[in-house]
Amino acid sequence: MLRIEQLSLALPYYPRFWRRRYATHLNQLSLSVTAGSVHAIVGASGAGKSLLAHTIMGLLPEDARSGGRCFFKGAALDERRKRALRGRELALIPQSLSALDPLARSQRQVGWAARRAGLSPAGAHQAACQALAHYQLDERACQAYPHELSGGMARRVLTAMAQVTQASLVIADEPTVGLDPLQRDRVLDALAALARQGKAVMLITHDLRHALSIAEHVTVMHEGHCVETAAAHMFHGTGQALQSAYARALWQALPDNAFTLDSGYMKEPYLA
Ligand SMILES: Nc1ncnc2c1ncn2[C@@H]1O[C@H](COP(=O)(O)OP(=O)(O)OP(=O)(O)O)[C@@H](O)[C@H]1O
Repeated sequence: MLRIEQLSLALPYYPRFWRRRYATHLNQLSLSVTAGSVHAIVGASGAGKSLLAHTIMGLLPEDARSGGRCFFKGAALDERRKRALRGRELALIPQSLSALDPLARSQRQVGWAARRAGLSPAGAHQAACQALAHYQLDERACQAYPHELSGGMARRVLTAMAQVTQASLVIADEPTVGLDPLQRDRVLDALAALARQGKAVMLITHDLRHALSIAEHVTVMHEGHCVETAAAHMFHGTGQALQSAYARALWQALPDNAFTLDSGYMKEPYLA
């Protein structure tokens, strides 16, 4: 469904206000997300996970410099096609809650997402009500403005917006942050259900445990590099099946893994 080849990205920064330099944030990254599966992207804060999502969606600043190639459903995914497919075939559950329109009630925003996906006004209203109910948002939350919602409620509204788009590729950027365990499981179940319906789901998360609970494949990122892509079943035992020391370290760092970390692991040349 989605194939990324040798993706690189550099963004400008200004060491002096008149001087522009570029910093590389994604480096020769390749991965594929197949229809009917969940592909997780894990890595530390600042690894470039959200930038990867924004690159796929075509949401980069105009002065960004990117390289490499992206294919969606077999055809090249250039900036023009990204714009045309965004909100229809490509959906993003953004990490930032500020993606919600501060002047629109929850139900209206989810309805807009459904309308953009091509539903009739009545169909969009029905789809919005169903999606919001699915995430246990009651009438008060449906009629609330973003500033009247808790962080977890706002995140569920964003998830409902992605759900009503009927997109073939859903990218969920930290969709479970700020959710209680029940709501978190509900969101993860909903993403797994989207995959069962044949959609390609990219789950971006800090939490390897959440990733492994629903993903078939996991890509581990570190400082803009793809360190390793492994099938979820490779994360077992001591992690001996994993190729990179960094992926092994993430696995071994899970609290209920009874491993003591080898203090030397971070010094290994895991990016080689
Ligand atoms: N618009 C931007 N302009 C310049 N640099 C940016 C921009 N957005 C992100 N960055 C930088 O790119 C790097 C990767 O950021 P990104 O948000 O993709 O990380 P992340 O892996 O998603 O982290 P987190 O898990 O904390 O969300 C960071 O160093 C960040 O400062």
